[in-house]
Amino acid sequence: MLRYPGWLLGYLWWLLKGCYAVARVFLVDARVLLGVAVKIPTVSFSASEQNTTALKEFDQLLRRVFPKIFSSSLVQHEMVGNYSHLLTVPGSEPDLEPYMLLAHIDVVPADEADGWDAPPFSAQELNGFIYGRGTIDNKQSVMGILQALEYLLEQGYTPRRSFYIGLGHDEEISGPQGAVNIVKLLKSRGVKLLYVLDEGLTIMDGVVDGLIGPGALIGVSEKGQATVKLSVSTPPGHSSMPPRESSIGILASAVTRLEKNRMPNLFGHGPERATFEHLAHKFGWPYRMVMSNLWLFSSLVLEGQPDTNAFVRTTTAVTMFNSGVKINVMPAYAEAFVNFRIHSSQTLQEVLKLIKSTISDERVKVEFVSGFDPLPISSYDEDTFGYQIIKKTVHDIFPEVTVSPGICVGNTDSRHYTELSPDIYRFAPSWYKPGDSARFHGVNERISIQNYEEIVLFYFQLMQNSDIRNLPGPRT
Ligand SMILES: CCCCCCCC/C=C\CCCCCCCC(=O)N[C@@H](Cc1ccccc1)C(=O)O
Ligand SMILES: [Zn+2]
Ligand SMILES: [Zn+2]
Repeated sequence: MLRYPGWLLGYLWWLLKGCYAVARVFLVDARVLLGVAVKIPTVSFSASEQNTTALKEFDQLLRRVFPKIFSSSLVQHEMVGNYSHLLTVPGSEPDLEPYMLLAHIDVVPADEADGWDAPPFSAQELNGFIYGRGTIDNKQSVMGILQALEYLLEQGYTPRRSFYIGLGHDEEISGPQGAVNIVKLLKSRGVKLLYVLDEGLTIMDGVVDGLIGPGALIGVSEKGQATVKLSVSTPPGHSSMPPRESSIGILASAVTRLEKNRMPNLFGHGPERATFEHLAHKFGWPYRMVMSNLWLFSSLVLEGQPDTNAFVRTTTAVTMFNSGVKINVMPAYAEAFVNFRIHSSQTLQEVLKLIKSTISDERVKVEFVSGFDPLPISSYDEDTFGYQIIKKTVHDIFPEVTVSPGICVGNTDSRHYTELSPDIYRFAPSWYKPGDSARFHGVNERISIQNYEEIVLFYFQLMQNSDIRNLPGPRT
């Protein structure tokens, strides 16, 4: 029998393990990783109802598929608020101000019966797309960021600039345990961040009439919110002798007034003006003429579609309506909840005042439920490190894309980070094409396999691009 010296066997074993690790990271199909993440139903139903079993399973998954990250002596890993993750990657040049990448693990509920082409937690592949809840909101970023870091660690990379990765577990219920506690922890350590990048806007392709070619919108702010409860109380009674107006009818008229009298079109008063100034040269005739007079034509071009309309005004969404107990009993009580997303140029107080004056019916009780002002506008000029590095990275990976600032129409965990950094951006390089607006929190949420690979590359490049000390100076 052949006998090999122990050291040779040891060496061969070490080599085999090394090759396996490299192959596992570099050759493993990126889509498999996203797929396994999507299959875990990390659903946030409400503040009191989260799928904690799935959140624990997700934690185990991350440790299993990213062994370099979780075994590295460089990377510090902490669980925050039980299920959120904070990773600290110290740079070799501690005088460089750190940056932070954010994403979230939780997803909104999904029901196959609503009309999905594939079960929402199956990660089934159809025509080059992975279908499933979380594929664009926001497991593509969770897995993309970690896969990029795993690649870099595999290559023996040590960043020059320190960075943090925050993965929230309750963003879909506004981040009370995850983002809020990560921020508290970082504040207690005296951390200040050069920039923060979270989910948000995307690469728009074909969604704005007349815009030639794709445009990456980097969210430099996000809208505020106001949720109000409207209620009407009337005496109950027999439905055979009804009063002229029921509580339901009075309430229905009030919500109809809110829907019919939309909040004003404020195009030009917020950062959406800069969006179109940056994109103006990409509009073809006759839109170019329209673009140069956008203040006049914004209603024509932008108000027609729900996604572009959300850019120009405070939006009004009646989201809940409850009343009635029996078909022959006049309802004593009716209530509705209305959710407003506040345009950058308005305040919460102004919107609350407008709501009351629009309803203008003393029988309708208007109660403030929750809300906050629009977020501050982060800088997007030539000297702003974060914005310019994100922009450069978009160009590195997507050379054909025009980059412009935008307003994020939804809210993100990053809104809790304002005390840590003035420069907060909301962007993930997912492609957003006609029809895709209905996939966010809707049916048939999906991502193309190619896009997921682009996302991994984007974060891989961003981590390296962020390592420069200063932006290159102006050309002379
Ligand atoms: C040229 C104009 C084009 C405009 C296009 C607009 C395109 C929109 C593209 C992407 C959609 C953005 C989604 C942003 C992420 C939103 C994440 C989210 O859903 N957050 C929740 C958070 C929340 C807040 C408060 C209570 C509960 C949850 C949300 O906003 O509802
Ligand atoms: Zn999200
Ligand atoms: Zn969401």
